[in-house]
Amino acid sequence: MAHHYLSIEGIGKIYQRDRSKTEVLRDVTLGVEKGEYISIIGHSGCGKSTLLNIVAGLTPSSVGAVLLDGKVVDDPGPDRAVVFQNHSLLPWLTVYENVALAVDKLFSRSKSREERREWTMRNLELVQMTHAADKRPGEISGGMKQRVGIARALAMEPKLLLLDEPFGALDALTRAHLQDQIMQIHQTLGNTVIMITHDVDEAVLLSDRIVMMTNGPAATIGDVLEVPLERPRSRIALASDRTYLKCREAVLKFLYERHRFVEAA
Ligand SMILES: Nc1ncnc2c1ncn2[C@@H]1O[C@H](COP(=O)(O)OP(=O)(O)OP(=O)(O)O)[C@@H](O)[C@H]1O
Repeated sequence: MAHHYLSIEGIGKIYQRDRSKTEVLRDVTLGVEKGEYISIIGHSGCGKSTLLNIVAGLTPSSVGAVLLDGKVVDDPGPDRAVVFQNHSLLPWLTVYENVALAVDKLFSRSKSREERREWTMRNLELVQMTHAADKRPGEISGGMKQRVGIARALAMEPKLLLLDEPFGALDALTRAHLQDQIMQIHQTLGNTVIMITHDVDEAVLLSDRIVMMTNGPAATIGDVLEVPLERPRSRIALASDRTYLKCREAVLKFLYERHRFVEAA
């Protein structure tokens, strides 16, 4: 078997309540290399979050295994940082303290107090949030909260960054700005990223590969599209790029022709 940085091997998930069973995922297999940016796209309810949560170790799979850097994933751990759509900052702490909390917890032995302070600020700088370090979540915008969530995840230096529709709740302009920032960060740090999105343009712009899920129940990977666009990428230049448009068309065809959404009766 080929070795990948992240191996998702034959994952299946059945949710069971009382006597009723729902098979959400069936035989999901994917290898991800270090530094790759992967998007997962598929219709609502097909099981994308379930898959991400299994990789995060937050939900157990029913069958199959996940291996990260040769180690079996069976519980949550700091090597996999998750950013959810609804920012999960602690409202009573400042922006700085929200990031510092994770940094102090993870690096209390390996970094001095001053190093931890610098590391916290460095990660806030990455998302351009140092100016609001002393503000509380209630005093900043949704996009800013999401940036702090991303800073907190990056500060953990995870092997894998898991993004569950991180820009889903934002307006189009804020969303574009954050996409550009995440591209820049990925370019600088070379993180391995798995991101769920509903946005075809976002998937093509950011990803090395796009994983397209079939409709549930028993959803699986229907196709994987390579995005052979050079980096750094510019959304303006790509708007008329033939390769970009071809990738976009391939994803749209998958979603709206081959796996059209069928509303459950
Ligand atoms: N804890 C649970 N118990 C039972 N069923 C669940 C549970 N969590 C999710 N499901 C079901 O599993 C299916 C997949 O849900 P999931 O949230 O993974 O899909 P999704 O593709 O991420 O959806 P969306 O794009 O709308 O966020 C849905 O039918 C959902 O109702």
